[in-house]
Amino acid sequence: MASLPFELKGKSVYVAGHRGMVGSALVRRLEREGVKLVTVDRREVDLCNQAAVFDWFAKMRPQVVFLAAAKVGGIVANNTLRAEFIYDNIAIAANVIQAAHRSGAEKLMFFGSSCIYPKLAPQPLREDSVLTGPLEPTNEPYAIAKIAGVKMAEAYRSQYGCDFISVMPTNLYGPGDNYHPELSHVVAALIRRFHEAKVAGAESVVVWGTGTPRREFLYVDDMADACVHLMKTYSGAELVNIGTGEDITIAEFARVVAEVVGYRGAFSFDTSRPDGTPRKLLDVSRLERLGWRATTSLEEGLKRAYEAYQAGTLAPA
Ligand SMILES: NC(=O)C1=CN([C@@H]2O[C@H](COP(=O)(O)OP(=O)(O)OC[C@H]3O[C@@H](n4cnc5c(N)ncnc54)[C@H](OP(=O)(O)O)[C@@H]3O)[C@@H](O)[C@H]2O)C=CC1
Ligand SMILES: C[C@H]1O[C@H](OP(=O)(O)OP(=O)(O)OC[C@H]2O[C@@H](n3cnc4c(=O)[nH]c(N)nc43)[C@H](O)[C@@H]2O)[C@@H](O)[C@@H](O)C1=O
Repeated sequence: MASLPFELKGKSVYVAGHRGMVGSALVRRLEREGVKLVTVDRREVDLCNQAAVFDWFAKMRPQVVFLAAAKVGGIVANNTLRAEFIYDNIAIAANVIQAAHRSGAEKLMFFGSSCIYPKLAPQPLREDSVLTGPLEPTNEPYAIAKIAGVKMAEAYRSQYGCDFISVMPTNLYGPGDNYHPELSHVVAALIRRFHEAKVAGAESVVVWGTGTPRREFLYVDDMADACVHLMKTYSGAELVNIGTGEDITIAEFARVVAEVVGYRGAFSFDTSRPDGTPRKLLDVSRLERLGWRATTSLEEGLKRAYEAYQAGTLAPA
């Protein structure tokens, strides 16, 4: 078990999922750490393919692993692609955690999600509330897969002494997000929908659900900074929530996005769409005791996310 602070400088660091929103933010953040960054494209190594993962790890033997790769999506993606979400995310967790152990990785960070907590657990959500009640049905397959990953990291620490840690991020947004109209999370979905409505001069825009659920939103570059901080300063079996400690109703959030995008029209609520869990505010006291807190405000983060979206949509296809 490495001592703390854990030194990243000069180490081979593998970011699994390096092209994704979190993975690409980790790559940006690690640039100033003096690491030997290791990545591999999905077409070369499908992390659901155990033999390919084992062979690659035996060859590359990364010293540090950020396991950000996963099948990820918003509430409708989770609720419709249920088999894909449970299979892919269990397979990725099992293959990479086992391969990291077999190849002697010094440290690994597993990425859970705030949706692993029970639907009606007391808020703000404490790390020790995991498995204390029924999950939110719309993302239960994904949550079960994430809980399995968390329990694997814990078990490998217990049996083999692996320094594998797990973090529980809240809802994330920022550059590199998934803007698919049906499969995305709420932040990317509303940025795109309000932008398109502004450009088209639409008089009204649809927001899903009742607008009453509350969500917490963390800008992805803050998330990456928190992950690097925890990789250096934390070692233990307990989960660590990563969030801002503040939440907002979806209706209020939609008004903030409309303001940032410059959409001046009305919006209506499509209650045929699922609300999901009523609230998901994380208790971030453990994270603060470990010396980190978020610095990017929701308005500033949304401005940067919108700029990145516009740059992406205006770039040649
Ligand atoms: N976004 C959010 O709000 C939250 C995310 N998280 C967690 O953070 C992590 C990153 O999420 P995020 O960046 O948003 O997701 P993205 O979908 O943006 O990125 C996921 C990455 O995983 C890769 N990937 C998926 N399946 C495979 C596979 N079979 N083999 C190899 N690579 C694969 C994708 O590769 P490719 O691009 O080539 O398809 C992609 O680069 C995940 O573990 C997620 O559960 C937790 C809480 C909230
Ligand atoms: C990070 C977390 O993300 C997922 O959980 P979620 O937070 O419920 O996901 P979401 O961002 O898709 O929705 C948040 C809220 O927003 C409302 N909402 C309004 N309008 C749109 C809309 O246009 N799209 C979407 N997706 N939601 C909308 C929507 O009705 C809901 O009330 C988990 O599956 C899981 O992946 C997970 O861990």
